[in-house]
Amino acid sequence: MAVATSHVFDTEIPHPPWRVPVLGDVLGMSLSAPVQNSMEMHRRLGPVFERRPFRLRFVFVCSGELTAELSDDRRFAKHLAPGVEALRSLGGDGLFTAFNDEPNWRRAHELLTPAFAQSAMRSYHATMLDVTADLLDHWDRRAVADGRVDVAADMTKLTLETIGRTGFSYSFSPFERERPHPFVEAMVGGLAFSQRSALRRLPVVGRHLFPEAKRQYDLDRAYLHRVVDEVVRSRQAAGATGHDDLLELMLRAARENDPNRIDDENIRNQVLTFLVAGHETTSGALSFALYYLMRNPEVFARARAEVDAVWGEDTPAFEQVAKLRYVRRVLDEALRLWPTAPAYAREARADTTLGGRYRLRKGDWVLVLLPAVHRDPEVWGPDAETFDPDHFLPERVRARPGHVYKPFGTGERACIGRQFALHEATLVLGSLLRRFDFDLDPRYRLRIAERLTLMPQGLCPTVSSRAR
Ligand code: HEM
Repeated sequence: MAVATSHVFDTEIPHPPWRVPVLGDVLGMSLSAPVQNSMEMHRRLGPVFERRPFRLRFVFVCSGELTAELSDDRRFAKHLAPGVEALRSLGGDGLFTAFNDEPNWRRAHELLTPAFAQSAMRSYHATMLDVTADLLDHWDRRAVADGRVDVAADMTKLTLETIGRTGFSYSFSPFERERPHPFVEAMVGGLAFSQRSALRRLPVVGRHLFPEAKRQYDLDRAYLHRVVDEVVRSRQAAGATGHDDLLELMLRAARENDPNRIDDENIRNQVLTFLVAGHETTSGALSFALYYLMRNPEVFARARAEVDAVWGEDTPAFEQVAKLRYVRRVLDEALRLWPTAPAYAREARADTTLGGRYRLRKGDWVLVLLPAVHRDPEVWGPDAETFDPDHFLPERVRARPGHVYKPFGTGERACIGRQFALHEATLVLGSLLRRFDFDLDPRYRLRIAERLTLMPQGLCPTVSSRAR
């Protein structure tokens, strides 16, 4: 069983003190906040530690130095951690959940990479502007009502709509709804269930755990597949449509017998993958960035001054987005403290020793716990826990060792949507800074919801039109 196999290491690794027979380290584990709970464990146990719920075994790596070593693609490769592997029942051999040796990964990677190159972002810019305008209109309306906005919910609406429209020319009409689109609810349910489902892989008892949640998950999954199949079918029926989106790229490759063409089932897997991978993480990044902007008035003022200087009153052109260097540093810093895809797994390609100390056999794997790695004082210094966009000043970036900042993963299997996310998020942050003043209750304390991704919870400031 892949989960438990990590016999990892002959070396003794620290583990929580309350290990008991059968249950292992279950006591003290959190199902609802495993990342924050593991960060707490890291503070007690150090840069490498293990947790063994029942017979499963997770080894966590929390240091910059070991993360850099794990980034060597000649020695290590992506491993599908249990929570990600569970997502295969949604995304199958789509890019995110494909095993390294599945042929469809290489084909889809070759086919889709050009659509995510920096140059391709130009073709998405107009749609991103349109969706951002929808958000601004929505917040304008909120501002003249009671002003209260739910940041995470609205950022999620925005990012899902952006990937829906740029990827598949499909609109969820998010800002016209009171409740989330059923597609969103099904997706969120699926993600939350996957996070728990590592435990369902336990021998004998596993598949009997969470029966209600499993039933709901099966319903959600069937619904998600139905919606995607409908989108694809209606496009196929229309033939060559002149659409210039990811779906068209995949369908055209099939029509034209491209060597990297992918079949209908894989197209469905990719569509679902992009809808899921392409929105939660960006939405979280935007939400954390807004939280830190609201909490740091000087940073806010500096970011806003940059937007005014670079954009003025105009609709930003494509090239003007990347010119918001300080806003980008705000995002980089938010993703440092709270990387919204908070962990990824690496497996040894052959027997090897990590950090000159931990012996791994071929196939053994470890989890890189990013919020801990990104706060390693050896790398970030004594103010590692402090939000400061100047951590990303070019000279400070140059002075740091490579491969210690990994919010988008690493190597061949790193995030294909990185440029997409950064262009979108910078554009949206710039637009919000220019248009609104924010008032966040000083009593608000950052709380973080976990469902494979991280998201601020209950972040509901009041927005008003910017005072001039
Ligand atoms: C701030 C936003 C984002 C963050 C933090 C993020 C993070 C990540 C990370 C850490 C991985 C590697 C996971 C692993 O090694 O297991 C990944 C992979 C991936 N991401 Fe993102 N992502 C973001 C936005 C996006 C967007 C906007 C898209 C699509 C439009 C996207 C699509 C993907 C895909 C398809 C993969 C799998 C790539 C492969 O294995 O070939 N992501 N992402």
